[in-house]
Amino acid sequence: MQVLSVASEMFPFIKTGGLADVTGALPHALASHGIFVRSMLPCYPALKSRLSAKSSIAHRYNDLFGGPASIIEAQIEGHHLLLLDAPHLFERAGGAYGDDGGGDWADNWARFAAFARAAADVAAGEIKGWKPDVVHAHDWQAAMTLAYMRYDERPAAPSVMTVHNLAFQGRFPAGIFPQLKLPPEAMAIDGVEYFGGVGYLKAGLQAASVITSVSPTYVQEIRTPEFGMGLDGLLNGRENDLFGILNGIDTSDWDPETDRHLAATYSARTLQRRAANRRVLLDRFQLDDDGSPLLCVISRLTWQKGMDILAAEIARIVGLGAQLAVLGSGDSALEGAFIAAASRHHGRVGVVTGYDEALAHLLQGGADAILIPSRFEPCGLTQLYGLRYGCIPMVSRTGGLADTIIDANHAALSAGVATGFQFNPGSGDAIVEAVHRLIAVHRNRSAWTSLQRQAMKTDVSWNASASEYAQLFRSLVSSGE
Ligand SMILES: Nc1ncnc2c1ncn2[C@@H]1O[C@H](COP(=O)(O)OP(=O)(O)O[C@H]2O[C@H](CO)[C@@H](O)[C@H](O)[C@H]2O)[C@@H](O)[C@H]1O
Repeated sequence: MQVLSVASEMFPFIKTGGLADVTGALPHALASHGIFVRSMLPCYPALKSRLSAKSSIAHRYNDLFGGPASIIEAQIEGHHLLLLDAPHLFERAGGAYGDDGGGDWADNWARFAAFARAAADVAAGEIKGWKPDVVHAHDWQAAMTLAYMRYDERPAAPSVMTVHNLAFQGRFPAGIFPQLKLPPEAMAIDGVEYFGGVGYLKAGLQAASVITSVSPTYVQEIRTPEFGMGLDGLLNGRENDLFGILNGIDTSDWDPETDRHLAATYSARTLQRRAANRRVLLDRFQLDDDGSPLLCVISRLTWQKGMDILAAEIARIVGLGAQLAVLGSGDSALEGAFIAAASRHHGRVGVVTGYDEALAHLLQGGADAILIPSRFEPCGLTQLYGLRYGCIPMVSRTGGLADTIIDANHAALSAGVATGFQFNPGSGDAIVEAVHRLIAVHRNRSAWTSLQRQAMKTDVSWNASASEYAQLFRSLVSSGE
């Protein structure tokens, strides 16, 4: 079976968050289920510089949203890529979605409509010798692919719309509609219209054969007004087509036994070797070397991730005797709050702002625990990396965090099944209480080591979930959706 994956980011080529980890890992995981994936991405400068003589132009446009463009076929690092090369839209300095200052590009509506238009052309068979059986679109940046397919005269393949985060919806003013070159009837409540404007994710959710999101609990949550972000009505209307498939992780890239970013590799049997990684961290984050429990954060510093709640509790956490190492970037006010806390609590709190993949690995390999106090979390990947590295996840009980961590309450600890700590989302007191519980277990070396070993036993691979995607794809093809 042939699948076209459409997404705006993909590890190791371009990554701003968890979406890239998933789109980068899923193709290999699906290969063992007999599913061959081609991944369509915008040809950002980071990708263009990696094209070799072997890449070839598969399709050309004289004018795609204001300039010439082409679809390039390339194989890089074992991935089969289809790259939309549209220099007027994607060849610019800055990030995938905006300039270096963090502002979104004003023409994002055109960039991702063009990308979707081209993906829909691939879906319709415009590339010689290849036509997908299923189209798999990820998040709002790819969602319009399914709208273009829906309003196309050419027959459409069945499609899956995966929501990695319902908070990002791609909403634009109604004035862009004529430039999308969709038929007039598409500007309707069951089409692309959304609260008087155009909604890209909404359009994809409406057009998809089936909808998935990245954990069973989040799929239930987004059907409520509290988490549905205005789309709960639509999602409830499609309840029979809505599935929760938990994310896995790439267990070869994230493997404490072979990780090249670690000062010392280790396994569940050689946990004492983590001490070497911890020493590097203490040095890097300028923390005292006194054996205190070392908590880390690897996150976008945003409201979703509960970082404002955490920032307000730092004095109490430090007061309990823990240390905190924060790696993150995001809201400048939150960055400032963590930097200020580091200078107030010298030797107890350290902060590195920015994005650093290698340091993220080192934190998982050397810190005692990873703190994830999200207000909502579709799946979450850092707790899965934490499980694999024996870096105990401390998570709020929401979305995929609730689905993947077994709380170290008394019963779970004595039964030997606990893998982390859960607490109620949205509460500073709840975070502090969880740190308190963690410190009590951390003091008992054998209980702590058992907790780490149990965490490391959890199957966080893609095995089970890739099989669920494979079944879903096959069911769509066999039902002729
Ligand atoms: N400063 C930094 N330096 C280095 N690495 C950093 C970093 N900040 C974050 N990261 C990395 O970025 C990824 C973030 O993963 P999350 O699961 O938190 O995803 P995110 O919220 O971006 O995406 C959404 O999509 C994913 C995928 O479906 C869902 O798991 C999630 O719940 C949803 O919100 C991890 O690989 C993490 O290590």
